[in-house]
Amino acid sequence: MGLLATLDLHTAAQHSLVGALLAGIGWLLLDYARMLLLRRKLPPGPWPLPIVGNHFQTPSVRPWIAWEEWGKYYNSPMLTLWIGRHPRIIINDAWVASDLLEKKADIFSSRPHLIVMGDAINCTTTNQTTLPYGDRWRMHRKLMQALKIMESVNFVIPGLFLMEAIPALMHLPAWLYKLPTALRMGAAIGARYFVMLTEEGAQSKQQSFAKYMLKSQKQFAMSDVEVSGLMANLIGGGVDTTSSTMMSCILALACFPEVQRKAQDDMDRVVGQDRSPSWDDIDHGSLPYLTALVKEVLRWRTVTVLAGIPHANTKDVEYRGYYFPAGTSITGNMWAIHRNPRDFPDPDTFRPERFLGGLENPYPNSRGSNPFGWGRRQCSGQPLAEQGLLFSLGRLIWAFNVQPGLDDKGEQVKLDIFAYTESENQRPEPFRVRFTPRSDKIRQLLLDEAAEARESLRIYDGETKITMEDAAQNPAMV
Ligand code: HEM
Repeated sequence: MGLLATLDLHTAAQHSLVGALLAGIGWLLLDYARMLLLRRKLPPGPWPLPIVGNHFQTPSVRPWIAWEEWGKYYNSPMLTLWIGRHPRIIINDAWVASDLLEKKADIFSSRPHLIVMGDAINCTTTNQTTLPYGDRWRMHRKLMQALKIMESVNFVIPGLFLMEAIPALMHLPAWLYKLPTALRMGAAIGARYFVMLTEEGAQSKQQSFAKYMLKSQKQFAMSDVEVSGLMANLIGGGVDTTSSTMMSCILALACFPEVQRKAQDDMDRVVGQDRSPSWDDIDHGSLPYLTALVKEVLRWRTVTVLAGIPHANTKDVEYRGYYFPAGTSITGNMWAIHRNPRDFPDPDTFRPERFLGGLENPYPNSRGSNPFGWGRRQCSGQPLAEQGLLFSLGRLIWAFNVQPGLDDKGEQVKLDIFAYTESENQRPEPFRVRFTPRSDKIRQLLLDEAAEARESLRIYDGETKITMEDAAQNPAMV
């Protein structure tokens, strides 16, 4: 009798195992059928596999170059790439991007559900950059505007992380898969670190964004993680983007000496060499060549080569015979958009004339390019970034002749305008250049102004006492 009962139990267990396996296979087939049916309504792209989509077809290094090529292969301004079971639309064309992200901004201003840059680091509902379109996002954006004015950015490269394709991996224990736990813990420590820095900064006598932020935290009932996100975005969103753009400009000045000469002629005409350029020179539009030069560098090597974080639509949309269900991820491929020879002939030549005295070629917006993204989700640091670039690059061009550096034999090195890092915040690989003051008078002015600046900035002297170790004692979880 006992033996029969054991046999029965075994058979029942086997039956439920087979049942679960069949159910699993059934679900897999149904889901794959759903993907393939939806695929017929979407722009062209490589054939996806069940569950992992196109994960293994996506190059892990500078995929934006491959997508530009795929666009040519499929002869389409839009591509579909499957990130796991979900489609991601890659737009390679300024006019299509504008039709969707600018003209339909009321629908295309949300963010898709992100795993690595969202759920895995507790960011989905706490950071302005990833928050879905709505009141909470509006409040974060308003707080950033008080300024008047992405290296975790590689997290946004579609297809780079298997976890993006298979979100369930996020819940695996650390002994089986370290990444999710490491991301979560890193984010929680980083969040506490920024909160502590904000609290420390708010103790200074001067009025500051940190003081404003802590006051706003109470007023808008924000969590510590939200405050840390807003503060960290200033650095994550602002520092690398601006400095990489300056590096690209220095590379361009060294490689295109005639552009440098024209910009300096403009400076000599308006500013001369007896004083350095002031904010008034720049703000009053009296240096049009410089303004066009800054626009050109933001186009020529757009730092946010995949336009930051993808957009998503909040409603189903039909466009050019395709169908985008609500929540579809849309990525603008700036590499392809800003190098399209139809809009920017001879695109790798650095030529500010494209933007001088109006646009040389038609473009869907009056600016003539989209380095800061599209529509309502456009970069909230744009004014600050543009002012910083105009001012620092303007002064650099006024002060120095920038030339390729010399090698060990004293010969001028040959610079490569395509030697860029793999980061989604693209910046040139290290390169050699020489900065020579344009005259003795300028050299002396620079030294005097540097000494003066040193004195005026002395009120900000001092070092933070906060360390990551302090933050690790009390990580900020949502
Ligand atoms: C050269 C400099 C910069 C470039 C090229 C740049 C580019 C971008 C791009 C392409 C986006 C995504 C826009 C979209 O989704 O359509 C973005 C978003 C953002 N940027 Fe910038 N950015 C720069 C500097 C800055 C600075 C200085 C700050 C902060 C002070 C900043 C803060 C942000 C924030 C918070 C967002 C998210 C906006 C949102 O989702 O509501 N950026 N940026």
